[in-house]
Amino acid sequence: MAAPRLRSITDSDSPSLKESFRAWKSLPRFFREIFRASPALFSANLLCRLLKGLTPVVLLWVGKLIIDEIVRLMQTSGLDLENWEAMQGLWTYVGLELLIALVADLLNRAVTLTDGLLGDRYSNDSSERIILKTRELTMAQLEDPVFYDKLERARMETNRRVSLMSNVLSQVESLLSIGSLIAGLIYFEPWLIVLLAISILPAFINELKFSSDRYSLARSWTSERRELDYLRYIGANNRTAQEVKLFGLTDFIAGRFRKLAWEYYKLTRRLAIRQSLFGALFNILGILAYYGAYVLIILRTIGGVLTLGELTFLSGSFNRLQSQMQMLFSRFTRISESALYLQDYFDFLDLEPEAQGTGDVALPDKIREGFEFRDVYFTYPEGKAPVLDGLSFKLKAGEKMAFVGQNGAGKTTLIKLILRFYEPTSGSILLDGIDIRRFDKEAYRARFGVIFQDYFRYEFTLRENIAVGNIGALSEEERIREAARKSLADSVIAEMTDGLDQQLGRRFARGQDLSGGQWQKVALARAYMKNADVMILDEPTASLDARAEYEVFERFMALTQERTSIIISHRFSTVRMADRIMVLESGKLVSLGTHEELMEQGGLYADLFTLQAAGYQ
Ligand SMILES: Nc1ncnc2c1ncn2[C@@H]1O[C@H](COP(=O)(O)OP(=O)(O)OP(=O)(O)O)[C@@H](O)[C@H]1O
Repeated sequence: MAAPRLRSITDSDSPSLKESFRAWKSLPRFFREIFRASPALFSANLLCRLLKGLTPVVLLWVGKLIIDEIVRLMQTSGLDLENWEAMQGLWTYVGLELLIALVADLLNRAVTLTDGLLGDRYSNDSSERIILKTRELTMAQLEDPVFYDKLERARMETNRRVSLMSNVLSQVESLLSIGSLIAGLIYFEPWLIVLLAISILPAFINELKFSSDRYSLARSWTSERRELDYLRYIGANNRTAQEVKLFGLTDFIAGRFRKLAWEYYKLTRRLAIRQSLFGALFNILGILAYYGAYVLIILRTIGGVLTLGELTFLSGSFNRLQSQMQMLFSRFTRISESALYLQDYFDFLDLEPEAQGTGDVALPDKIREGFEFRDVYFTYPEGKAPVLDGLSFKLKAGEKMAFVGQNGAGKTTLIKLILRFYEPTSGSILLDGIDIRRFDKEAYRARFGVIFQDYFRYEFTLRENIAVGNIGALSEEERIREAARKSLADSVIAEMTDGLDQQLGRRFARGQDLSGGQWQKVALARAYMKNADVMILDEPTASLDARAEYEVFERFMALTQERTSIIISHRFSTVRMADRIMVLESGKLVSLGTHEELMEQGGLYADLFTLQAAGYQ
């Protein structure tokens, strides 16, 4: 069966020529960012470029002076090397040209150097800005594919932004060169300007049109290109190698990659061929115009209107101007193209974080009553059916509650709502009688110690992997060790050659990978990194062996005696230790009570418990 094509999720409208120009509006903001990255480097770069921009006309001018001087000498005193006085002017001009050539070379190097350094600084700054911006966005925004595309484009196009920077700066330099060369043409032979325009304009319009075509193609294929990246990743990667080899997936992945890549290639090829054909056509026009100009200059020289020096100056200037303008225009289209990507970057930075509550009420210093869910409904932004379906219950301060239910019942979603990753679609969640939306989000979240079901395995050191639970305490070794003791991760530390400083994962040198259970103990330690008011453990023992699981819970119960806590687990031996158990089915509360009460009631809990208990006999 053929691999299904991913639906393209980006805007279907392709950017028009007008849009290409509109994108230029973001350039001033872009340059403000670059300037801020390093005012000194930016100013030095601009100054060097401006000076460099003047060198072509100055060099041509000095060349003209040299030739005119030679002609003058030939007509008067003759070219007598011994006659220093007569030759002095000529040698001065030659010396001057040499000096200018040397300075031009130095300026060139200075520009390359400052370009590179400034580019690095800016790229670092903008990457950091993207990371910081991501913090402001809600989970709903981050999970939305259109938002994700914006993030992806903002992140992936960092290099493009750096080349945009040097392109725009080169443009400023070129404009100065062109302005000064044109001044020379106008001074001697204004008609040449008309020929210049004829030789250049069609090629420019051609470039512009194709650039917006290229961009709209790349853009409308964003999700497919992402799929290509993904296939490249899973096809050649140490993490997937095991399954790929075992299941013999290579041909499947390579085939799917080939098919999609070929489709994309066909589209870009068509565009590239059309662009070169038109480009060649317009180039012929340019060559004809150049020779027209050349003939005009020769005729004027023969007619005695121009000197020989002026002939070389003008033909040199025309030639230079033509190539400079061609570069100016092709850079212009490259800038328009990159400016459209720049727009994506600023769009991402300007994303309005969704309303995140008012933050107008101070958090209680201690939880007194607990949490209350009042008729909470919740549907995921992209989802159709409600995942939580009219939930009402109370979690009392200091109580340990377990959530039980089959896969997909909504247990983790409930946690996400308590942690305010999502807002209820309707209904409300109260803490000590106050809607949790009214608390400052960060301060509110800081009260929780959490281990997620899909906790992340950071390829950092073991110390950092535990400290992420309270990163402010990274330097507090004793606290980290204490958290590790509580979660049984101390045994993991003991096994590592570098102890707490052991690099984890396989990506970096000296990295050591852990077993699933070891990772889980490390992740669990994060929840103990602060003296949290509320502890939430979402399947914290799924990868642990039976003895470790028992110990983890025993400790957990002892350590959190006075604390409110929520445990999600599919193991009923664990669940029964909770004060009360809430049974969820398809987002609805089925029953809530102690283990004994629920067993007595019969129903889903008693069924599941008995089923599992039977399995152990
Ligand atoms: N980010 C999301 N976007 C859309 N739907 C989601 C998202 N996360 C979960 N769901 C859906 O919500 C439902 C409940 O998922 P949830 O993770 O809360 O279940 P759970 O009870 O924790 O299940 P499990 O025992 O398997 O962990 C599922 O049908 C799932 O497909």
